[in-house]
Amino acid sequence: MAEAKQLSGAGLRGQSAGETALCTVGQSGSGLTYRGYDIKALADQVEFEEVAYLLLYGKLPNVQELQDYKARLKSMRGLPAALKTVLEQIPANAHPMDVMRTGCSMLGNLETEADFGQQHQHIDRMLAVFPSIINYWYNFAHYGKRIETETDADSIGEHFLWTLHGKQPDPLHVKVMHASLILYAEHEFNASTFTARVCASTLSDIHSCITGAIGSLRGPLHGGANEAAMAMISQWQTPDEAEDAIMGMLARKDKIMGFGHAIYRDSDPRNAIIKAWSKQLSEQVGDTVLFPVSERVEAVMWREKKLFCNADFFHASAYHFMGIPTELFTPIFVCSRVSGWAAHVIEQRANNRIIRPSADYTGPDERPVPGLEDRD
Ligand SMILES: CCC(=O)SCCNC(=O)CCNC(=O)[C@H](O)C(C)(C)COP(=O)(O)OP(=O)(O)OC[C@H]1O[C@@H](n2cnc3c(N)ncnc32)[C@H](O)[C@@H]1OP(=O)(O)O
Ligand SMILES: O=C([O-])CC(=O)C(=O)O
Repeated sequence: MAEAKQLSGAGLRGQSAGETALCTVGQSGSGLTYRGYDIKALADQVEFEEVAYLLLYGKLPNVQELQDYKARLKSMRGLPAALKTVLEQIPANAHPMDVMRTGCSMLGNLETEADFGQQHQHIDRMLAVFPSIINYWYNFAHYGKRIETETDADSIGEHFLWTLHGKQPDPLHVKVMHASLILYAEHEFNASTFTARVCASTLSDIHSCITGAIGSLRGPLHGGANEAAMAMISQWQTPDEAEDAIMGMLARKDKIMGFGHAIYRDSDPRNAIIKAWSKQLSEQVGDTVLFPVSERVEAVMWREKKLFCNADFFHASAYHFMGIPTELFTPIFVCSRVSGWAAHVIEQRANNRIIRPSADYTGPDERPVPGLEDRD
């Protein structure tokens, strides 16, 4: 069994910043569990709504609970008129993660969390409405279409694809969305979740916690890596071309997006799962370029640097094969990770102390303030 990665140094690496009952990451080098359930079993056997319920309500739902939960989420997909108005003001060249951030924040103005007793209602609302927010804006900004966001879709993943493409999606794509949303749902004290917990620790409202988390997820070293990986692999027409380009990038010490991880040492357990779905989708669309290119990049990175694909890398091709525009990849991550973020906010609130670490000071010794005319 692989050992856990040796963690130390900058970026608070290896320092415990609190307790959680939600998730273990990399305890055996490459394991991942949500409330004790292995990620592979979850991705193989359940729907995303069951995982969201597990994270948020503490147990896997039974048949009745799942039915009720899905019905509740389905009833919460509509957008308030004032939110539509705001979304319609955002230009087509805005980054969709900025749209998510604004959409979440505006929702907090319209449906403010007045006290923490309402937290579950607001969290369920965000889970239900985030796909509506991004796809309402996307269709309006790019095609001038005001889409209907109250679809008959049975799940959040199906609702996302339906509102994006304006039609009931292929059942295979719905399955892939369940797996993808499950893989992205939760990951302990990663940067965006930690942002949410820091915000929660000040006793702020749930929309502020999630808005801040969206901002942290946006960066290419975190959730934005799936889009960056797509931009990279779509440049290459053959595996050989990809290999030459990767060798050049490594020689220049460029970062290869979708590779490496702050915690895992020799693999990310989510990679094999999303890679298998990407392969199946590649066969469905008759792809002969993107999947072979991706596999070659994976092989070269391992051969040259012992760096492995993280969850983002094969998400790029998988989403692409389902006709999802690249700039919507990270917003899908938001539609999933909001479940983990919110579960952490609930956990933080239940046993709170304001998060306020210290810093090692590296500035000048104490000194007098010079008068304005005495300064350089
Ligand atoms: C699924 C959601 C996620 O957020 S997963 C992460 C998504 N981000 C990416 O894919 C961006 C590319 N990867 C990276 O920037 C890093 O691997 C991240 C994920 C930030 C982890 O950083 P950190 O913990 O500092 O890495 P490390 O200590 O293991 O680095 C060891 C040495 O390897 C290098 N390295 C790491 N990743 C890459 C990479 N993708 N491409 C090229 N080189 C990489 C590091 O620079 C470091 O090198 P050195 O020892 O400083 O010379
Ligand atoms: O855990 C991390 O550092 C990054 C993350 O959110 C993930 O891999 O899902």
